[in-house]
Amino acid sequence: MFRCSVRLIKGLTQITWLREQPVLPNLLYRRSVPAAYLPSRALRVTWPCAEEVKDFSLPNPSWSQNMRNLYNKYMELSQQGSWIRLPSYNVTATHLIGKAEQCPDSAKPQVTTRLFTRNLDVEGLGFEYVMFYNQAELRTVGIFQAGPYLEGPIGLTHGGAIATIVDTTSGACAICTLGKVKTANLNINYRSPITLGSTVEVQCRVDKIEGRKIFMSTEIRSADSQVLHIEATALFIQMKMSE
Ligand SMILES: CCCCCCCC/C=C\CCCCCCCC(=O)SCCNC(=O)CCNC(=O)[C@H](O)C(C)(C)COP(=O)(O)OP(=O)(O)OC[C@H]1O[C@@H](n2cnc3c(N)ncnc32)[C@H](O)[C@@H]1OP(=O)(O)O
Repeated sequence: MFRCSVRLIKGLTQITWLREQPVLPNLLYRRSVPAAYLPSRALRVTWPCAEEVKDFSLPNPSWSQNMRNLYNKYMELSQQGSWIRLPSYNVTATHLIGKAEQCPDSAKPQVTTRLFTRNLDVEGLGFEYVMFYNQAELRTVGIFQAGPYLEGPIGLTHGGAIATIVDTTSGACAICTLGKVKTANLNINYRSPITLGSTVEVQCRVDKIEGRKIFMSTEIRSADSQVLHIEATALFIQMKMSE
């Protein structure tokens, strides 16, 4: 139990400093976002309610060297303060608590639901990814390794799996910028296929914010940046106060 707790604490050191900020919403929302658009409830980063909560965005043995290299690059940038690694759990409610100050029973992971991208128990078969957020630039980077269970055409990644990663990475950027959102629109141009097993870099940025609407654009490139795989845009709508 002690070792488990140590691991969790280490995994969450990236976000611990969030707790130390005087006003969390000010940290999470860029100054240019008008206050009227911000939810009254603070978006909270959760730390373990249950000791066995696992952070899926930490390296595991299935990660390729390319995946590790990109991870190390953004971890170094995180240490300089420009990026923050986003923890990743297999239940949505574990990421966000909107209603209570303390970790209530209702926010504890429910065994009956699983986050779609984290629904396999064996490492490396499905979505392997880690995301980083840059608050100053309103950008996220996702490092994504497509596992063999994401097959579409023979040997290539399914377009729906790619759409999921675009939705997830740009959605995370929208959430970190504006609070809880839903996807209203997703447009994807598939420029070149992503080979199963390969590692790609997903670059998302906020284009503009209009009221509750946040417009995002995304590019996916090969790990060496030489090949353009995907260009996409997305519209997310900030959830209403009552939701
Ligand atoms: C440090 C912090 C750490 C945080 C850690 C974060 C870690 C992140 C963790 C994990 C990341 C996971 C990320 C996942 C992301 C995935 C998200 C999903 O998959 S969501 C499921 C799929 N989407 C749906 O099911 C929506 C279904 N549709 C609806 O519910 C509604 O239609 C909705 C919400 C989209 C809009 O409904 P309304 O009633 O709230 O709002 P109305 O008034 O209709 O629209 C508001 C404005 O938006 C425009 N609008 C709405 N839909 C539009 C559309 N499709 N195209 C263009 N404009 C649209 C409207 O014209 C209106 O614009 P005008 O204000 O008048 O200018």
